[in-house]
Amino acid sequence: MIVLGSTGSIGINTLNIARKFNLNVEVLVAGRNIEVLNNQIKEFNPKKVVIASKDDLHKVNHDDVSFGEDAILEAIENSTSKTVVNALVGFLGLKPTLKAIKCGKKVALANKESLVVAGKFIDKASLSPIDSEHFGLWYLLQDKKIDSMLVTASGGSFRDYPLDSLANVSIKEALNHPNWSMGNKITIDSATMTNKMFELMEAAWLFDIRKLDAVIETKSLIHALINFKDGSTTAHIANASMQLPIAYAILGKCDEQVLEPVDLVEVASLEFRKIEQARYPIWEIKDEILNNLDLGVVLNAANEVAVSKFLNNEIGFLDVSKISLDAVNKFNHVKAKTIEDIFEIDKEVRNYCES
Ligand SMILES: NC(=O)C1=CN([C@@H]2O[C@H](COP(=O)(O)OP(=O)(O)OC[C@H]3O[C@@H](n4cnc5c(N)ncnc54)[C@H](OP(=O)(O)O)[C@@H]3O)[C@@H](O)[C@H]2O)C=CC1
Ligand SMILES: CC(=O)[C@@H](O)[C@H](O)COP(=O)(O)O
Ligand SMILES: [Mn+2]
Repeated sequence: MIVLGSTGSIGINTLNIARKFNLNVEVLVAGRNIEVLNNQIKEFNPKKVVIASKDDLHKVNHDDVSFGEDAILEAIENSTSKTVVNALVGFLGLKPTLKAIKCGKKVALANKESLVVAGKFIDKASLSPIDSEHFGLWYLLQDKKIDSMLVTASGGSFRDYPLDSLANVSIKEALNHPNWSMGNKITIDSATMTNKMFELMEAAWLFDIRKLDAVIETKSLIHALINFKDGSTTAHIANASMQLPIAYAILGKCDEQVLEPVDLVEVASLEFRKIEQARYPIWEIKDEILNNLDLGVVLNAANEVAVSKFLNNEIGFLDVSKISLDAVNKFNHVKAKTIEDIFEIDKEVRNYCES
């Protein structure tokens, strides 16, 4: 397989699964963490390596290493692997998703931004979702009439903070997720609840359904629920680890034990909370976004600019959602007719939010 983003949180978990199931790794793609990459090269012996920057080429212990976005696309095109794990973060992941599908490969998709920004131009039949909630929904599917689908949210880093302290929280506090160890960008998305907005859009594209909602479950043990027409609800319960979703997305099925089962006596109790707009201002546009998935490219571009500014200490935490809400309001008319339009709109929104 090909692993895009091998040095990140999902990438490292993917290689844990490759090790456990003895899977061949043909290509590794990473950014700037060359030390971790070199260890991965030593262990998995890939044929080809791609990194982000020309400046780091000399540090990589491999004879066939190239750099940059075009090199990622070329590596996909020139590979024989049937599966691409896309664990890149952000809009950067879109072109590789499109290229992999065009080359007839299956995409084990962690990069939810691909679907958020361009769901209508992506062949969903070529995707296997890695996102834990969508894996959970997929796991729960039965040949029965579905009424609605629910994903859970942890509530993020500030779920228990007093509301009047949110304006002054630090980057370090924002990166302190209660249940998951993930990359910085998604951890901030989780704190603002934008991650859950993205996940509702992702579910809409993957399962062709609009009756979707999210609820906070503070232990991240229940990942997804389906309400069936007959009045019953099923829930996907598993310990908070990405290895199970990744194993299924790559292997299709899995009968070996990947995780310890949840010990309900040890868990003792679960707590559910409503997602309140006062704490998560982005939730104000949930219905607008679900009724108009074309806005995904706008929300994503604004959010990427805003999260990057927050992590660079240029704006406060509450400004992240403010920037996204302002952009969605300003660009609420956009409708991409072609995939090229997606790249244009993305650029336009970024320029607006940067200025
Ligand atoms: N982490 C999780 O548990 C979950 C993540 N996801 C989604 O999965 C995706 C990845 O998330 P996560 O693993 O947390 O993110 P990380 O930030 O941990 O990892 C991102 C990966 O992308 C690489 N990368 C960044 N920029 C470039 C570039 N220009 N060229 C090549 N490689 C690059 C990084 O390289 P380097 O580190 O070497 O710079 C790293 O390997 C996101 O879309 C996220 O929303 C979804 C569900 C759960
Ligand atoms: C592990 C995973 O799938 C993440 O998307 C997770 O859901 C993020 O945590 P939140 O529930 O806090 O958004
Ligand atoms: Mn998720």
